[in-house]
Amino acid sequence: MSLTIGLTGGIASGKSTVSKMLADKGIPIVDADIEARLAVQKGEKAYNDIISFFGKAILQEDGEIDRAKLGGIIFNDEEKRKVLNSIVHPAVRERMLAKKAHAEQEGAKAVVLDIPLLFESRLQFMTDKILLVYVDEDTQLRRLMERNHYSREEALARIQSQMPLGEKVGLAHEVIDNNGSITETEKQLKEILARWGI
Ligand SMILES: CC(C)(COP(=O)(O)OP(=O)(O)OC[C@H]1O[C@@H](n2cnc3c(N)ncnc32)[C@H](O)[C@@H]1O)[C@@H](O)C(=O)NCCC(=O)NCCS
Ligand SMILES: Nc1ncnc2c1ncn2[C@@H]1O[C@H](COP(=O)(O)OP(=O)(O)OP(=O)(O)O)[C@@H](O)[C@H]1O
Repeated sequence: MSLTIGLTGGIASGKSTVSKMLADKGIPIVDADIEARLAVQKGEKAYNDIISFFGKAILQEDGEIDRAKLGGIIFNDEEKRKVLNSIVHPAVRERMLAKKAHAEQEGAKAVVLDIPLLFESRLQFMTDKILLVYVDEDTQLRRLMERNHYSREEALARIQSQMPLGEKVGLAHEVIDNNGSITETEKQLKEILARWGI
């Protein structure tokens, strides 16, 4: 039996940093952000549904979706965000479950599902254990602004479109405090994996 680990957190809380550490241990990672990108490529059903609702103005010259433009709309409009989620999320779930099944067939003893909106989308049922990567609000805002070159307003709009990280803490089986150094984060991860027998 393979253990399915739901890796979650908030935007820029450090999920990719932790998932890279898990990948270095040979554990297969299924990343919701990657699957969401693939699901909205030209030719996919979700691509057509997005254009039907948001119009051709959200396309780039090459016909692919202009992610910055679409992000500018949905992170400032909850109703439109819900519509986008209802178009994209079913396709993402399907893709993730297929990749997870494939990893299990290959004999993986654990599989990581990296899902930023795991609690918001109530996807706990897809996992056996949930690992939350936590940072405080100031660190999250600072790291997001630095990484994406967002203004304070752009970064806050994205953070506020998600369940506050403080609320997610009580919903996870284990929490990594990622406010400190990468070494401190790695140490916490090692201890958690040992508790889970991995
Ligand atoms: C709006 C889009 C085009 C912006 O693309 P962009 O390349 O700028 O960001 P990217 O996809 O890399 O997402 C970055 C982070 O934003 C956050 N985020 C993305 N979508 C959402 C959302 N609908 N609600 C809340 N937070 C979100 C996540 O923390 C994610 O890790 C894109 O995020 C998207 O299609 N979102 C809808 C699908 C979705 O919910 N993806 C998240 C995981 S399933
Ligand atoms: N412990 C740390 N110390 C310093 N910087 C860090 C630490 N952890 C992560 N970072 C930096 O913070 C930023 C966000 O981290 P990361 O990309 O891993 O977050 P994420 O949760 O995967 O984000 P998203 O959901 O937006 O993809 C990155 O620039 C990363 O290099």
